[in-house]
Amino acid sequence: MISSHDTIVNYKRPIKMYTVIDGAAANKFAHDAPFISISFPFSLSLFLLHFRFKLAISERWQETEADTRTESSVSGMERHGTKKKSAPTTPIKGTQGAFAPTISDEERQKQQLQSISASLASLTRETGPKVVKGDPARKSETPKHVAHAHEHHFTPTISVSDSSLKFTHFLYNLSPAELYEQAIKYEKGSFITETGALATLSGAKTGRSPRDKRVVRDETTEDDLWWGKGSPNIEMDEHTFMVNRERAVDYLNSLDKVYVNDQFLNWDQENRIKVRIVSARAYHSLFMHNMCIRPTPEELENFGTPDFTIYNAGQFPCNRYTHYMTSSTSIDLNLARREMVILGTQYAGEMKKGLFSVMHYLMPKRQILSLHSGCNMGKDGDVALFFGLSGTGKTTLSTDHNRLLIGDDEHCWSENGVSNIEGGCYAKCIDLSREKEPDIWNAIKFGTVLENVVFDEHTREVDYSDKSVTENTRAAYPIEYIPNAKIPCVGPHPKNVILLACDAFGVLPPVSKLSLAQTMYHFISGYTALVAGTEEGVKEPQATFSACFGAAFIMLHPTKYAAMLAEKMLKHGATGWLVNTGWSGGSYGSGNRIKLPYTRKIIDAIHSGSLLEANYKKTKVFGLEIPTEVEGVPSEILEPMNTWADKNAYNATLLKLAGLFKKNFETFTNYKIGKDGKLTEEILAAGPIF
Ligand SMILES: Nc1ncnc2c1ncn2[C@@H]1O[C@H](COP(=O)(O)OP(=O)(O)O)[C@@H](O)[C@H]1O
Ligand SMILES: C=C(OP(=O)(O)O)C(=O)O
Ligand SMILES: [Ca+2]
Ligand SMILES: [Mn+2]
Repeated sequence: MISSHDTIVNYKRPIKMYTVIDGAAANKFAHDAPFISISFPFSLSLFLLHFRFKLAISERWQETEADTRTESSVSGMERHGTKKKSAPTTPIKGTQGAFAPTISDEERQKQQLQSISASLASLTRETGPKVVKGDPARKSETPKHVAHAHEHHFTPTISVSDSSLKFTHFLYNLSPAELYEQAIKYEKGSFITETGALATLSGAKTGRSPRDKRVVRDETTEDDLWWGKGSPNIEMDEHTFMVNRERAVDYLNSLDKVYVNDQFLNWDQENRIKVRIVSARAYHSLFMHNMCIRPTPEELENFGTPDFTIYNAGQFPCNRYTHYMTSSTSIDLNLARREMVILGTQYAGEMKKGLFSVMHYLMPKRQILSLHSGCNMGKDGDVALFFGLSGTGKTTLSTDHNRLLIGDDEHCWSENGVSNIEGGCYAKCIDLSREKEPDIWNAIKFGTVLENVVFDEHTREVDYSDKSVTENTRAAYPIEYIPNAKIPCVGPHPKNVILLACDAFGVLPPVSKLSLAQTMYHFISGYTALVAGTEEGVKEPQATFSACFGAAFIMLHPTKYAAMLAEKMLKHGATGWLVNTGWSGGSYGSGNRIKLPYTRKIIDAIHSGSLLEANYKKTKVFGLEIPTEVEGVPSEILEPMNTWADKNAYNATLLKLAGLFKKNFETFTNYKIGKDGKLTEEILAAGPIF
């Protein structure tokens, strides 16, 4: 067996020389920075919480492009240390709406070139680079007249440098087939697997790097965003952002060619966001082609100015001597400029989750709740949300052959119902089996990106059990690769809200019905516990608390999202459930993970409504309502204590976990802000009592 990586070294004699950065990086973050702070006047009855926060940035997102492009501030940036805000170069003056279907092809092409050039503008030169569409390897694609016309338009005026004397070739919204050819020809470690997927390697980083994420703190984000202990928003200043942006743009412009994707986020047409991704690897372009919503040819013609731009210069490190940098990786978000810069990591998930952070900022300002959840719908229109941290089952359980898939990871809940933010799914594929997860298995075909998997050198058959590159092996495919995808990916208001926890302590029941207060308690807690690692002898599970089941992505205080969720659940009469997809019969080491078919039966009973009708009893300590029977599931496993041979060990473990919950929640109770500044008794009482 070889991984794509081995073949870089020696195809015949594979040598593993990978630095494995495990996927647990994300979880680790939550340990390092336990989440805090709750703060809203939480009376469940008067739950029309009114959080108003400043609109300064969101207003900017709606304003016309014209005033965002004053060039004068560029020189402001050159005077180091000035607080003056730089003007975004991404949006281009007057292109909004200018791509009217009536304009000539020539004019449209010219505008496209201008737009791409503006995106790639270096800030030490007033104009963007000279850009030309097409692969530099195919000379015929750079006809002289195009170059001339273009050159004429962008005569460099100041600081002529070598990079401004060359053309930046860009490959615009290539098709999967074209991207395959690019990857295979130019990117080491890219191969076609037996089923036609593109196997590729993400380099040294095989998971996200939450501690390397930075958010520009300026006058507006200062007040809007959640800062300080527990917050995922680690600050950087505007100037440092520009330093990194310049580094990324200069790197990208120094290349023979860059890939440009213009796509959409959010299937809710009214709240659709236009994104541009500039990247250096065909792998990244194909990944985003799959993960974002793909424009039709007509939509692309009228694309105009992107609302947000990612500069992915992941192969190139950030400079550790730059202020705020603590490693050679930096993922930088600037909401005012509507830009994200990626340096020093090629893990594609950074792009997808980076955009998710942006949505977690933009949508709540429009009174729309952004959700780190999977979502599916029954034939009768009953919608379920699946919240949970990485590895708890959002993708697996929302991909259900008997239901329509709305999305596996990122959604919005507005007045009109739910909408998927993305156009694709990103499934974990460690130990993937055709039998247990047929729809995901079958989606791994031509067009799908397979990250960091190991496969047979000759047959190109993938070994899904191989963790030698990483345990976080992934498949990214367009959502329509799932046969029962709901296109467009929207649905009515959810009926069930399922909180998934992979409890490696083995004490949470496989399923419990939650009151609204309990739902809020567990949503704010955001608990999961996975095993610490795959090494021998690691017996102790690690508890992780990540507010809103996605603390790494939220931008506002967790209570803002929690409040909106409670309001919506109350209004639409949704029922909350806690489902343990983790251990049973003992903690990790002695018990076993609950069988996926049993979890599916539990989920089926939630969807059908039959579980609502079941008989319930209340558990000690956590006070959870557990059903006495679920069709297709052995009744004795429904109460965890039954499955533990050692009852004392069970009780001790239960109390231990309850203690961890309590400790995590303390920071919320101590937090004092808002009008009356206190948690209501209801939510506190909804936690463990012992
Ligand atoms: N009982 C279970 N419920 C859900 N997933 C399970 C269960 N047992 C094992 N698994 C595995 O756990 C993983 C869940 O990962 P995934 O669905 O990708 O999580 P998420 O989308 O929340 O990150 C999958 O590899 C799945 O096969
Ligand atoms: C891609 C991710 O999502 P998940 O693990 O929740 O599927 C991630 O968290 O990096
Ligand atoms: Ca996720
Ligand atoms: Mn997932």
